[in-house]
Order: sequence, then structure tokens, then C-alpha cells
Amino acid sequence: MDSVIEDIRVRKILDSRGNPTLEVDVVTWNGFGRAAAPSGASTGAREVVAFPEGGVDKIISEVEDIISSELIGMDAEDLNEIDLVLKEIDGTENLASIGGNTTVAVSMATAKAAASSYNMPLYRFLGGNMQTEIPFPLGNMINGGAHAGKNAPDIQEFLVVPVGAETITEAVFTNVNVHKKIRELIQTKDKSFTGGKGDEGGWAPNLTNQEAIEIQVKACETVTDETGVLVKPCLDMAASEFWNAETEEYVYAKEGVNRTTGEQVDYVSELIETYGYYYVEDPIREGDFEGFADLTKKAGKNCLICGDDLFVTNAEILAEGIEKKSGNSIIIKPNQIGTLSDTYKTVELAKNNKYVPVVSHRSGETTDDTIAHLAVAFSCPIIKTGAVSGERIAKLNELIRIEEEMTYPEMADLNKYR
Ligand SMILES: O=C(O)[C@@H](CO)OP(=O)(O)O
Ligand SMILES: [Mg+2]
Repeated sequence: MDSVIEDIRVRKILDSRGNPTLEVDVVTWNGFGRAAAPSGASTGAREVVAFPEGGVDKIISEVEDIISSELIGMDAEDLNEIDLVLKEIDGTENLASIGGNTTVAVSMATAKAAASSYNMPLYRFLGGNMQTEIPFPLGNMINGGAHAGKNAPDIQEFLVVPVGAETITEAVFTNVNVHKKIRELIQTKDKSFTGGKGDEGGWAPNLTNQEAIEIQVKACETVTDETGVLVKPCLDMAASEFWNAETEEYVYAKEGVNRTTGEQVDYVSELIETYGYYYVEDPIREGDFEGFADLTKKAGKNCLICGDDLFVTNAEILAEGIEKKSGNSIIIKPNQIGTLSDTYKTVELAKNNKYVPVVSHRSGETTDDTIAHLAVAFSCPIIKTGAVSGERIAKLNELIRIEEEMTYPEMADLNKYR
């Protein structure tokens, strides 16, 4: 009885880019859950459709009634069933009719309402009482590509992960130390730098890719020396964004260099070897499972080669990657697949095949903190959710609270997948 759904409310709210998105409230007999959907700028072609044509405004007037009429009276605890009903309501393969962002917000809000009905935090409701592992924060330091202005680097994200941190508090503060150090280094290099930032709170400088890499690596080394916490550099290349399908080359406009797929594999392998990159996401365009497999074979022993646009949190597509040995890590974004239960399926498949699951924000975010709970509940060892900015720290600060709540918290075991 406690978790029977009594009411559902849907509203249009702002996201961090100032675009409209959708927030959902689910009210049960004894609880309440609220969740909002994020949105991407560099989306994978095989993601579910975020909203039907016309965006949030197209559906906002009718979606509340449509969903309420089916879900009111159901038990919020029956998460799999709720998700099936949502998919039935939509009726399309890619959730194009009510939108994957609608289904994901309802799915997450329902899970939160179920947890709240039993006075439990979401991470414990989904993950159980024995969960003790806190994920390492993968924080964004420099923004380029689709997340920054046109003079920024082609590579979308220069990130860091504080692998030596012993608590989440130490981890998030180590990341902001690097963020501050990088600002200093950019300013030394470019006296006219205004301190401008990109969509995810990383600096958006007028630097070449190579200059940004050198600054990123230097900042990691300096902060490691100063704090004693080992920090490693990471990248999200979002390579589909600068792949030219006609010439079949990766176009690095900032440097005026083009690379074939073979050259791209060699280039990324060299970066990993030279600079000790811990993690490289989407180094190869989506759809190129072979290119991913070549790079994984060459450089995957000491580096996580992660598929985001490649896998789009889809278990079927991940299965193809597993078979072809493409990558050894996967980005997990619930709104790429549209429901919590499908997100869970993909995480399980990844873990069973030693692909490191990295729970992730989107570039357009709200202050919703659900992904912090999901990373803990699903024991994902890494969470990618920026380093600064309100919509990013909403997740990081929630992890600090979760850690405080646990009796014996420990940072995740990053070697478990090796
Ligand atoms: O490419 C990515 O990994 C994400 C988040 O960093 O960006 P977007 O949400 O724009 O897809
Ligand atoms: Mg990505």
C-alpha cells in the first residue's frame, strides 16, 4: 500500500543551458519522488529520441494525463513493470512519440517515490544495505568541441580522476584543485584569457589540443605533488563530432591536421603512452567497432577505452562491442536508453564482461542528483559529472552526504576489472 502511485505531475523547467526540459513528481500513499531529464549536445545517433519534434512544449499539455491514466494505482515498487508500461504508452522502438526524456524522468521519479515510501534513500532501495563503495569522480577541466566556443580545442573534454583519493571529499576537492591550477596555467599561456567556461564548467580557452593536453598533464602532476593524491589525466574526444564521412578522416581544425582511422589509432595510443592517460572516451567515431577494437588491443591494457556514442547505454549494441572486443568501458546515461530498468540491464552486462561502467551526466543538466545514487546502487566505480557549477556539484555534494551516511564507506576498487 505504502508505494501505490496516487498522483503524477509533469512540468517544464530550465536546464543548465537555458533550454526547457521536463521534471516529474510521483506521489505515492506514503512517499514522493522528483526527477528531471538532462540533455546532450553531442548525442549518439542511436540514442532514443529525447523529445518528439516540437520539444517539451509539444507534449507538456497532454503527457501528464496520458501517463497518469496508466500509472496511477500501480505500485511504484514494480519498477520493471512501470518501465514496460511507459514503453507501451510510447509505442515506438526509439521512444519517439512521448520522448525518452519523458520516460526517463518518470522512471527515475517513480524509483525515488518507491524509496521514499519506505523512508529509504534511493541508493539503498536500489542497491541494498551492503553497498559500501563510493565511485571516483571524473571531473571536467577544459571544454572544447560541441561544449565550447569556436576557438576552443577540437577535443571535447579534458578530464581528471583522482585515483589516489581515499574519500569522496578528498576526491572532489582534489579535482577542484586541478581545475584552479589549470586556470592559472591557461592565464600564463594566454594573457587575454577571460576565465570563460564551457557547458560543463570546464575552462574554454583559445588553445590548440596539444597545448591543452600539456596544461592538463602539468596540472595533474603539480596537484599530485602538492597534495599527495595521485591524479590522472583523462579525455572525452567525442570523435564523431570531427569525423568527416566524405574524406574519411578525423579533422583537427585547430591544428590543421587530418588523420585517417589508422593514424587516429596511432595518435591516441601515443597520447596514452606519453602522458599516462587513465581513460579515453569516444576516441573513435560511433559505428566503428573495428577502430575501437584496434585501439583497445594496442592501448587498452593500461587505459580505459570507453564507448559513449558507440554504445549509447544500449545492451544490444554493447553485446556487439563485447563480441568484437571494442573498448573496455562504457558510459551509462539513463536518458540515452530511456528507462531505469534498461539502464540497469546494460550495467549488468558491462560488469559481467569486465567493461567498466561509468555513470554520467549530460552536458545540459539540472540540479537533479539521481545519478549519484545510481552510481552507488549499481556499484559503478566511476561517475562522470563535472567538477564545478551548480548542476554538477548537486551530484558531487550528494555523494559526500551518501558517504557520511554509510557506516563503512570505501572508495571503489578500480582494479576489480583488470
Ligand atoms: O559526450 C558526453 O560524454 C556528454 C557528457 O559529457 O556530452 P553530451 O551530454 O553533450 O552528449
Ligand atoms: Mg562522451
